Amino acid sequence: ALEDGLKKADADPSVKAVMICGENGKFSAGADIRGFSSPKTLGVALGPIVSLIESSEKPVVAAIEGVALGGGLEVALGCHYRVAHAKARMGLPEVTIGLLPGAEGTQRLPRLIGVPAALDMITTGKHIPATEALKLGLVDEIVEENTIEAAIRLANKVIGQPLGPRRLSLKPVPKLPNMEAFLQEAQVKVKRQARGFLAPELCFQAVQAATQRPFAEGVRRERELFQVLLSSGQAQALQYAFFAERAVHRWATPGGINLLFIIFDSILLLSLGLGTMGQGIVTSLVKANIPVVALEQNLEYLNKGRKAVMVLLEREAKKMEGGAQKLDFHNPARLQFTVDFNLLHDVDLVIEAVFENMALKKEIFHKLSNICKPGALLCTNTSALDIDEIASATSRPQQVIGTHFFSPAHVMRLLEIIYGRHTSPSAIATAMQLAKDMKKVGVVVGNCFGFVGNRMMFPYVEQAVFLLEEGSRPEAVDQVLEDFGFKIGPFRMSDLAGLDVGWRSRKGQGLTGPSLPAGSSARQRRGQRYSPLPDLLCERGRFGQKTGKGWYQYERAGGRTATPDPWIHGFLSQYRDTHRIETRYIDQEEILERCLFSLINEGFAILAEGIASGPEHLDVIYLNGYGWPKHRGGPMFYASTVGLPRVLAKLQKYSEAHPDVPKLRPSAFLKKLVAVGNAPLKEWMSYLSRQSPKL
Ligand SMILES: C[C@H](O)[C@H](C)C(=O)SCCNC(=O)CCNC(=O)[C@H](O)C(C)(C)COP(=O)([O-])OP(=O)([O-])OC[C@H]1O[C@@H](n2cnc3c(N)ncnc32)[C@H](O)[C@@H]1OP(=O)([O-])[O-]
Repeated sequence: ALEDGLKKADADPSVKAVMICGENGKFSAGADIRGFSSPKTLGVALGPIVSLIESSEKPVVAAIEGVALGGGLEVALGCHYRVAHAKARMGLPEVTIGLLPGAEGTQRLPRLIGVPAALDMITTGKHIPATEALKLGLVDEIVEENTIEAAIRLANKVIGQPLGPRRLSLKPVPKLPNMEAFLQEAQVKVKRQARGFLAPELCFQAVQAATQRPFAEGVRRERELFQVLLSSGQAQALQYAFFAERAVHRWATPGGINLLFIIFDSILLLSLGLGTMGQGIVTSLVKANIPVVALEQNLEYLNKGRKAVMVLLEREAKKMEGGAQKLDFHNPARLQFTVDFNLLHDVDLVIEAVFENMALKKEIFHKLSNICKPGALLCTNTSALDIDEIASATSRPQQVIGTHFFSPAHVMRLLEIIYGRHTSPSAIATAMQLAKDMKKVGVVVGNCFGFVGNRMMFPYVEQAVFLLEEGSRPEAVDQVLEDFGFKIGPFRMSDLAGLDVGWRSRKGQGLTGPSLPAGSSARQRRGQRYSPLPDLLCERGRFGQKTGKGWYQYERAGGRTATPDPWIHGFLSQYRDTHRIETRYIDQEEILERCLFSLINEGFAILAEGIASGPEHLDVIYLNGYGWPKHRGGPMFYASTVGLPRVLAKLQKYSEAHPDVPKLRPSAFLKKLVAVGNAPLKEWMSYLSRQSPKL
């Protein structure tokens, strides 16, 4: 349509200028991501059209409203002028879906706004507001009122003016005094952050080509690099992740889709001991423009919590344009701190964020049930505790729901929403709306120990520790998972979170500590293999970063720099001698497979039990809450790319070698999917006897 329109305009002598706009208040979100399978519908076909726009003999003006992203912005770059609405956003987000701007954007953008700004936009995929676009020279004008009229006004003004200087392909790339040095430094930074993700590095190379070659040759280079990415498999994984994240918004209850939810206008965050989690949640709610009252059990904790929240909010305000005004967190109507439980009467929704202690949570929920108004929703922030048991302490279990935030709650996007046996659909819908308003990714999951994310994490960490017993080292195991693409491996993660968190939970379960029955075997619990290594470290005060020692050593308590610790190496070899464990060299493939396939296996069990609605839900949880490398699509997508027969065969092999480790035994659902011929991911759920999810 664009091509036809242009040709008609060019051929019609009565047409003096052309204005290109979008529809429904959106210029364009770029090429249809669904088009990955046929490159023709992606970038490649669009490039020549952009050149056609640019070579038009009549001035072409872009009227940018809403968004101009990807190919959409590349079309605007082919125009001679660009007018944007003040609220419009622009960007080249192709890198976030494993590609690069494939319609000559890597060659035009640097010519328009310079290499540093262009490189930043193209290698991060960030959206920029119209005000920044104006500063960069990306647009010529921004308007508050009707963008199209403004664009037509500009078009009339420039009729007859020479178009040469407005054609970006004819402009040289602005020079930098130290271009070489700048590019070298930028390339190192891109490489360091990529961890196996190809697109940022190739985006860099495309922009670098703009600084070294004439436009046409740069375009050829861009095309080559685009094809490499398209066939890399990473683009498919990211395309899957893009749509998976949108699929989780759709959930169903047996009675069908429920979109009703309570409009809440004030929320009380109940947090006894506004600790890290409570501070993050309050900060998140204020950022979402939701009125919050943070309640504490006494003034001492209140003041401590308030101070910490203010620090977080000041920091968040600095990151936003006009942040202080927008957040307005000194306004008591927006954010209050109190010790007065009576404020509970008026709120629509409470988020409790206290210690992971069932008795304490039940006591609080019993109180909430008696004080809160009838329609109020009672949410518990818990990472594993039984929602039904907490709900049983109230007279309104239909309004009790789990909201599992991930620390730091004002940064991590994932919110696991856990429904209990009696939770009502409107409670779920309200929690999902809260997630959306907090700009989080809400995923509805069923109630079981560890819910979904942590339940899949248990076997992953369990295998990592078993590998230490059998001969590996924390740094060796972490290296394998970090080479795979995780930001941090299981042991660095454990040191960061604190070994004492798990230790407290295991003591509560009677797996270690004073509640462990006398005479229990050191390395068996309930008939299966158990490693006391984390308990032994905790008994020696090695909690991780917070104590300066854990699986690694740190420069000081609270230090962040993990260094392999000779003490651990000695301790492990002594432990193996004590328990007469024959050590062996464990190769990287075994480390990776035992950690990842045991996690994936648990995912299949979760799907079979109806705890999650589909593999996309598990993948969205892992991509947004556990640092799974996005260019690998998520654990279940990764399993589909490895091939389920291989995952099954390897689990069978490891399970035979470790018969006392139930989590290595292949799940029945995995076996069924292999038996029907390695079903594609999209069809997995159709093989489950229970058609609709447990919801
Ligand atoms: C040549 C060129 O070089 C290259 C090769 C390219 O151009 S490659 C493509 C580059 N462009 C992108 O990467 C932009 C991707 N989209 C977004 O960032 C966001 O969508 C948004 C624009 C900021 C709006 O966010 P939103 O929160 O308001 O709504 P939504 O829920 O996200 O989206 C609303 C609905 O629109 C669907 N959708 C959005 N963008 C889409 C796209 N580009 N292709 C296909 N579907 C898309 C989305 O799946 C959802 O569908 P459903 O779930 O309702 O069925």
